[in-house]
Amino acid sequence: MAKKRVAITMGDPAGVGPEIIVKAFAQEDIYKICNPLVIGDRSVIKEVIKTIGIDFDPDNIEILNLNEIQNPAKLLKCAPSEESGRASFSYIRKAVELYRLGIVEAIVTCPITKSALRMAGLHWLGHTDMLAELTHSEDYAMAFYSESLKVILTTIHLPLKDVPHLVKKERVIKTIFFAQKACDMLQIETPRIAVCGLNPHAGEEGIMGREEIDEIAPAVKEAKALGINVSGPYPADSIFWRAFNGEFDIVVAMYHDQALAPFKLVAFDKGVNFTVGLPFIRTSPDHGTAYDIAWQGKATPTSLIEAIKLAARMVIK
Ligand SMILES: NC(=O)C1=CN([C@@H]2O[C@H](COP(=O)(O)OP(=O)(O)OC[C@H]3O[C@@H](n4cnc5c(N)ncnc54)[C@H](O)[C@@H]3O)[C@@H](O)[C@H]2O)C=CC1
Ligand SMILES: NCC(=O)COP(=O)(O)O
Repeated sequence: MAKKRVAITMGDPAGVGPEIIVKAFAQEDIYKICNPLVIGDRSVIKEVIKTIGIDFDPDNIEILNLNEIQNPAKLLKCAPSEESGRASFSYIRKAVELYRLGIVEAIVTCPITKSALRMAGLHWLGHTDMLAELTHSEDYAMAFYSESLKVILTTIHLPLKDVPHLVKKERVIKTIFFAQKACDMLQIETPRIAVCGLNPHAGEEGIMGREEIDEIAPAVKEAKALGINVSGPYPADSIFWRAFNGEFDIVVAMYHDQALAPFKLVAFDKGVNFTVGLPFIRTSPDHGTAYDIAWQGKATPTSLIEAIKLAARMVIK
C-alpha cells in the first residue's frame, strides 16, 4: 500500500515544535510510517539543530519553506510574539490548502499558543476551532488517544464558570456520537462509552447539582435508544480509573481538565490529541509549546511520534 502524504505543521517556532520535529526525524524512520512534509521555516529547523547541538542533516527532512521568521536566532527567547503567532497560523492554513488540493491526506500539528495567536490579531483558541472554521465544520469534538485511556470533551476551551450553561442534553448527545466516531477512527468495534457527570459524585441524586438528572442522564438514555452502547453518568472521580482498567473504551468528559488531568497523568509523554468532525485526519502531540524548556534540547518527541503514527494509521483505514 502506498504511504500516505502527511503534513506536519511546525507550530509556534518559539516553542518546542521545531525541536521535536528534528528529534522525531532523528529517532524514528518517519518515512517508514508515512510520506511526511513539514510545513514551516527551513531556517528555523537549521537554527534549532545548531542550538541544541544534534548531529542531524536538515536535508533529511522534506520542508515546505514558508519563510515566515526573519531572524530565527531571536526565537531563543522562547516567548510568544506577533511574528510567531502569524507564522503558526500560516503553516496551518497552508496545510489545509494542501489538503484541499489533494496533496496531503492528513495533518499533524505541532503546538501553538493562544497568546501568540492573539498578538497576531487572530481570534482562535487553538487548532480545533481554527481548523473547524477553515473547513466550515460546524460540529466537532476534541479527543485524546493513548493505549490505556481515550477521552473526548463535551466543552473545550472556556472559563469553568461557563461550563454548566453548555452541559445540555443536545450537546452531550452530539459528543456521545462523536465518541462513537472517534472509536470508529481508532478501529474499536462496538465501543463501550462511559459518560461523566459534571458535579461531585455525579450530583448524588441532585443533592450536589442537577445537570446529571436534567441533561446528562436524558442524553445517555436517548443515545442508548439510538443504538449506542453508552452508560452513565458516572462520578468523574472513579470513571477514568475504570476505563484505564479496561471496563470502557472511551470516556465522555464534561470539560477540559476533567478529562485531561487523568489523561496526562497516565499518558503525557505519548498521548495524542485528535479532532473528530473535520473532513481530514488531524492529530497532534498532547502537550503545549513548553516555552520553559524549548530550544534547550530537553523536549521529548515521543508524543509527536505517536501523533504521526496515529495519523498514518487512521488515514490508511
Ligand atoms: N496542541 C496545542 O497546540 C497545544 C497548545 N497548548 C498551549 O501551549 C502553551 C503552554 O501550555 P502549558 O499548559 O504550559 O503546557 P505544556 O504542555 O506546554 O507544558 C507543561 C509541562 O510539560 C513540559 N513539557 C511539555 N512538552 C514537553 C515535551 N515534549 N518534553 C518534555 N517536557 C514537556 C513542559 O516543560 C512543562 O513543564 C499554552 O499556550 C497552551 O495553550 C497546550 C496544549 C496543546
Ligand atoms: N488542551 C488541548 C489544547 O490546548 C490544544 O488545543 P488545539 O490546538 O488542539 O485546539
